[in-house]
Amino acid sequence: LTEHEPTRTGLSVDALHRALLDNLFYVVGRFPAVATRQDYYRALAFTVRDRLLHRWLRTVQTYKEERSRTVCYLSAEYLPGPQLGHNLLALGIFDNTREAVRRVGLELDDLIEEEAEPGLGNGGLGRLAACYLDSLATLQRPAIGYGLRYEFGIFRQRIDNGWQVEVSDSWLRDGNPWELRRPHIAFEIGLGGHTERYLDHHGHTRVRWVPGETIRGVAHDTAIPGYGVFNSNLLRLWAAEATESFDFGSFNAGDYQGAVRRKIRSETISRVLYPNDEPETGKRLRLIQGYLFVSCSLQDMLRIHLAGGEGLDRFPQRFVVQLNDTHPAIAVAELMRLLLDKHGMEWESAWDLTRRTFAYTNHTLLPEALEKWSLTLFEETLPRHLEIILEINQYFLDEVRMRFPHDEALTTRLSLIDETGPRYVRMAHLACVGSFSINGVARLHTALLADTVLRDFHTLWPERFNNKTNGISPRRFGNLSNPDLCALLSRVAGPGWAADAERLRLLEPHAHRREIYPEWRRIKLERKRALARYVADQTGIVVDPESMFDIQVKRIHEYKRQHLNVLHIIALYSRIKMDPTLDAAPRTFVFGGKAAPGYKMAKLIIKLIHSVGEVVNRDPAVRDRLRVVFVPDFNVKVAQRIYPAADLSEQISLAGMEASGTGNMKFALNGALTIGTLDGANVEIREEVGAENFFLFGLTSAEVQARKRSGYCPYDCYRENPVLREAIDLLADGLFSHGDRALFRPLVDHLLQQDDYMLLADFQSYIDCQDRVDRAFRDADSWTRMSMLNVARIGRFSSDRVVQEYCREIWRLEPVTIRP
Ligand SMILES: CCc1ccc([C@H](C)CC(=O)N[C@@H]2O[C@H](CO)[C@@H](O)[C@H](O)[C@H]2O)cc1
Repeated sequence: LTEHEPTRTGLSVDALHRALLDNLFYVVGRFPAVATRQDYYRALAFTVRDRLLHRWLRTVQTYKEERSRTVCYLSAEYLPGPQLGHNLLALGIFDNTREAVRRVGLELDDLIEEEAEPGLGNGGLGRLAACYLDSLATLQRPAIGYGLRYEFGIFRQRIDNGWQVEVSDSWLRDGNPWELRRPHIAFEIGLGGHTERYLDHHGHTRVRWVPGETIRGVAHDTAIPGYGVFNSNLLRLWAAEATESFDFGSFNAGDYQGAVRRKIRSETISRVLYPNDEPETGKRLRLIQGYLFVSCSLQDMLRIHLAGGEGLDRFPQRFVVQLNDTHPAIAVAELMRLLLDKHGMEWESAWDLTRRTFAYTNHTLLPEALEKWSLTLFEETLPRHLEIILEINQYFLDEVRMRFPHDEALTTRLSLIDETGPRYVRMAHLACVGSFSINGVARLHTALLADTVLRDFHTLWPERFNNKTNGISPRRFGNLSNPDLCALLSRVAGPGWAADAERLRLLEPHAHRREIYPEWRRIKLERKRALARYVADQTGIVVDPESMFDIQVKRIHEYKRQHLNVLHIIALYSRIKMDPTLDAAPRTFVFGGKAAPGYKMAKLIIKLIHSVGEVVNRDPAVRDRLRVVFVPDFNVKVAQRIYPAADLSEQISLAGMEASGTGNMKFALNGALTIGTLDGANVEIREEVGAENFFLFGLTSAEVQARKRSGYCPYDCYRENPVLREAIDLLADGLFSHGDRALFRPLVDHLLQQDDYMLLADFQSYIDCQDRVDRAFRDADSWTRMSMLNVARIGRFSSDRVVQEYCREIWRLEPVTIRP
């Protein structure tokens, strides 16, 4: 311990070792003889947090002094993943910490395993938000991530006899060492009640909202350190608390429940994440959840802005707010309310200010996924906001009529209010009207947005539409997930690639020289062995690391077509049974992903995967040639084990359905080859890595539209294709359900009668493509070359690239260097 090295921020092995033991004793209150791994994990977490706090406070101070322009990312979901490893990487103290932990007789990897990850999201949207916060800090851009601190995150998935069982995710049970509760940063929000007009001291008619009840939102802050820079940004999550946590009146009256009823009611608001990644209308609690974090966030921004002594008119210069899908879209009406009712601003200037503040990202084309709230629910929950929305709509439709007179149909389609049946507020429309920028998350998706669900807004404001193709954090899905591969990449492309992924191109020449092949393959095999151990541990199924690992991990949804993957497995299984001499590379099919609890067909698909696996895995005829496994509880932590171990990445959604996908990028960064349709970001990945290094199949989105328009009859495919027919019949006959023909009937009937996601239409093209994959895999050198070329050319899909685009084209955000 060098005399000048401060104990709480020293980064040397000695300093970290000293701090670890100090925190074990003084913070965790344990001594080595009795301390558990969890105790040491928490002691280490506090040790690392001390080192983060230094950077964090220096950053906040600098941004405050320089009144730095700041982007506020409003997202109902965040999937940051486990924090310990990520923070060690950002601080550059991974090796020193590994040494310090060894000194207390433990392994760093085992302590990293102890962390319960914050599962505050469902899937792609939540993880993307986390990748973007990582890149914003790494690119030294001032940013605040705002969201909700759910007490229970996405459910833990247990599999019981092939069926998904949801288990509550009490991630906060042992406390969360990475967050700081900020009791002094808290705001009250109103709910229900009524509005009343009054004359203000200038004789202007003003509106006062008299809420029926008030709730408090309290800030919980987590540091988001940049990689290789001193900047550390902020993730501020709001938790709902009662304004008055104990009602003595009821207590004295003997109504003990009553005394805490309001406390319980209030806290229920941020109790749990909605586990659906497709909206289900009408859940009042979900509307209140969105309003709570949006109102607290906007009040917090106004507090920071006014504390800087600047006038409200300069608010859009200081803050730009990104709406992560429609979940925070109420922000448009809430900012208007705050400016009008709290700050006495005139409508025009309030509206002008509002429209210069917000930008909106759309993440899904599924019409049923566009959130809408009934007017009655709005009236009873947020009466003042409904008034403001109706007023916004009036001004808006006047503008539309001005520009497109005699086109009442257009006006009706554009209206914020859906008048077709019971009246609804269209949240996507509110987001579009209130934003200066509207973007999709992949080139095809943005084009389809402008062409379909947001066509009329594109007609109105083409200049607002722009594309921002998604990206992923090379730190989380490269360095943290696959350190051996990244060591090779740093050797070949220089260590800077993790902060400048385009440097991966330096790998290209090596892809054409065989020297590096054995090491490349050894690293992949090592990750496959590690995953095989994890699979055996979790499922009891033994898989062969030498076989091709063919992996599909993502939320279970019919448009993602996990059941098309299963149809291929059934067809391959039956081919090998018919012809045991069939020359096919041994394959291990790995699945993972959660189904929304109320989504029956998705849950049946999970059962199907297990049922087919049961038969295939115990059939001696295919014993060492086919394996089917389902890895339970797919989350960021499990994902870090799976992406590095993949040979083949399954991105097989029906073209036009997957907005972008980000798993596709994570697989490619880890050297997997993709079998996929021309959907979402697959299109751009194929362009970057080269068509010859991508296994393409299936209808294009235009062909899908044409086929649907001309009347798609799935039964024709069944009748005309014997291989398909046999696969479907085996399923229908109960081969995979102990003869029970009823179990999978709903799935079989849907495929033969509707097949909304055109599995039968794409089946032949898919299995033909899988044959090409099989042949390619058996030429190890060409497969390795293609694998290396995928990594060398995937740099564009770093979240640093897309965040730089957002900063340049939407947020107009410059870097701010923080001096230690
Ligand atoms: C209201 C319930 C709900 C919750 C989440 C969502 C998300 C929009 C669903 C989602 O995660 N979409 C995914 O977003 C990713 C990041 O942009 C894309 O890569 C995926 O293609 C898209 O499905 C919709 C509705």
